[in-house]
Amino acid sequence: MTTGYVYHELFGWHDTGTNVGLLPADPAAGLQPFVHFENAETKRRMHELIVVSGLIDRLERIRPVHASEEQILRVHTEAYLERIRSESRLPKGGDGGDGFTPFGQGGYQIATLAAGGVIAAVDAVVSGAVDNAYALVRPPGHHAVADLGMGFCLFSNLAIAARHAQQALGVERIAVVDWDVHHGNGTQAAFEDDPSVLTISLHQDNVFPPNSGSVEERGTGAGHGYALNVPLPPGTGDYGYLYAMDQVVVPAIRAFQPDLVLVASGFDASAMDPLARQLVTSEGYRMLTERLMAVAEETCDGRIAMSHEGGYSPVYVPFCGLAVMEALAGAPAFPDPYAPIVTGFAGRDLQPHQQATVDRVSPFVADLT
Ligand SMILES: O=C(CCC1CCCC1)NO
Ligand SMILES: [Zn+2]
Repeated sequence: MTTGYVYHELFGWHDTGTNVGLLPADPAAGLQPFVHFENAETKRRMHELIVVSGLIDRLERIRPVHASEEQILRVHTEAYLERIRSESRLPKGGDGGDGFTPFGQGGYQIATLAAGGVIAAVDAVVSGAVDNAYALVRPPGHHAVADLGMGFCLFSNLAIAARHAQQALGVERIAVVDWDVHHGNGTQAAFEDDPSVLTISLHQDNVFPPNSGSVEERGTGAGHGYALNVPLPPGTGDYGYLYAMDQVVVPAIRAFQPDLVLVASGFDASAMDPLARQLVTSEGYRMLTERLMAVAEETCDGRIAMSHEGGYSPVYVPFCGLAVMEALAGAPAFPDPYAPIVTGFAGRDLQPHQQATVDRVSPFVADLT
């Protein structure tokens, strides 16, 4: 198995400041300055574990290039692109627009490199240079919509790469799986009315964005039925996610018969994440990846490209990310030293209320053609 890998040191220079990701420092309110939740550490530590574990020697390194304006404008508006580019020229940078998504001077260039990194991964997979690929990019993208950056996301990296695959590479049908713990609203919106792209989001129910990602959100117009949402209850662990994968994701991909599978790969559903309350372990992420690889092999010669999204535990994201990369590369598992801790959290098994949520969505698979 040949696995492509995108990472660039510049992703670590995306400056999200010290407003703790959500709340600016405010002594009167008792708010102390601290590093933003979406900071370089988790991604840099994941990269370093990939190197130190030796997995790097089994990967094909792919160089990211900056996404062009034309590529970005397939998803975003001209006005939005121009605003980000102009704020990026300011000494203190700017914000995607929701006040939670700061960037420093030069942030536009880093964000175009992130989108370009996912494009490079897709190019390598579609050309057959590699069987599958992982783009460890920053800033993330799955919340960004056409004219607004939000939820730490500036450009919709994966959606931009999907449109590139269709319009530049001739790929027709694309299945997107989003296992970041937050709803992939931006990716869903980009393809809302388009039946050529199936979007499937597994997320913790209503954690972010607010009132987003309900079971009833299924796409609009010609795209109705081509968006699936599984809003899992808090406390869902490995086998709840696996049940969603087996009952919804795999059957939907099998019915949709894509030419390419893309994954919005966040690790904030992990048992040690500060921004959500799920219980997925590194072993859970490995199993999810293996299931996806099997149905991708069955439908589109195993073509999978993954785009890094959220994940905020500096100690556990590295081991979750390594497990996914090992599965993609068919490499042996590097032991997860946190396994005794996280499996001790209980809640790993499928629970009836989690099963009930998934069972509300699985009938929608029959509507896919
Ligand atoms: O990881 C993320 C960012 C979520 C935060 C954005 C503001 C509050 C929660 N999205 O996938
Ligand atoms: Zn997230």
